[in-house]
Amino acid sequence: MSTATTSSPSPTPSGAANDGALAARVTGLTKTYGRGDNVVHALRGVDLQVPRGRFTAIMGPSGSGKSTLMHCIAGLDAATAGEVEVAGRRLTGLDDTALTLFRREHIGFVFQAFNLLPMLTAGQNILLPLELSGRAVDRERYDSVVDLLGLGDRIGHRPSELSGGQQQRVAIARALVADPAIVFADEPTGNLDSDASAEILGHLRRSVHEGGMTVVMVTHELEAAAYADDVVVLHDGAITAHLVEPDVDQLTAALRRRVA
Ligand SMILES: Nc1ncnc2c1ncn2[C@@H]1O[C@H](COP(=O)(O)OP(=O)(O)OP(=O)(O)O)[C@@H](O)[C@H]1O
Repeated sequence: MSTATTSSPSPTPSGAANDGALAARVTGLTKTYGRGDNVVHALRGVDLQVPRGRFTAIMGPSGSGKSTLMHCIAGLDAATAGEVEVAGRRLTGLDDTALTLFRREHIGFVFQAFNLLPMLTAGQNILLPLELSGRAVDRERYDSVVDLLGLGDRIGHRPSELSGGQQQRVAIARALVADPAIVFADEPTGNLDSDASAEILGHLRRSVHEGGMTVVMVTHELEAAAYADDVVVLHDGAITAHLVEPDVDQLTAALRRRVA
């Protein structure tokens, strides 16, 4: 469905939320690799607000800075300059230990590779991060996440007995079970065929609209981005469009367009 659309560089889609409803906020984010003749400006002063309870896609061509932006917001990489705040906590300046603890408590990750342990069942894989970090398992939460991802009849199977789409559903359940403030999905359908991709994108949407989660997905695929509520388009390390519920035609136009 396509409704309102904003297409000029803008930190927040129209109608977006006030501070209390933000899952993340970045201000003036700059990331520079190398120096001198080899300098690469991966991010050039990005401002972005990620509203809670929405599905946001970060889209752009290869090398536009999508992964760098996600890694900086998620505390996996330090920016050269600028501020990052997630779930009301300022991450800028935290040391590695504090960042690791923060990520464990508040952030979920889904990657292109499912990263499941082959000797464990789906259920054991879902619970492993909680158990490794010594946190209590909330059985109600576990049951509702398994139900949301439609994994009830697969929970005792090992990854080798599951399809790619089912394995990715297990990985999403593992990311959701600790009830994180924000889930980052990095090209989550990159290893899947088109049917399984559609299924996974549908599950990510349900995680937001029925499960109350906040999801930020990095993708270079228009069809994948079209599942999101908000789409941020990057070119050469800068946001060139911020679209609300765009269709594929609007995304195609935004991907072609560059700011001067
Ligand atoms: N460790 C690094 N050292 C030097 N340059 C880097 C490094 N990591 C990324 N870059 C450069 O920063 C820019 C942005 O890279 P980034 O991986 O964020 O882009 P992307 O949009 O995620 O690309 P892709 O879709 O191909 O994964 C690119 O020019 C890339 O070559």
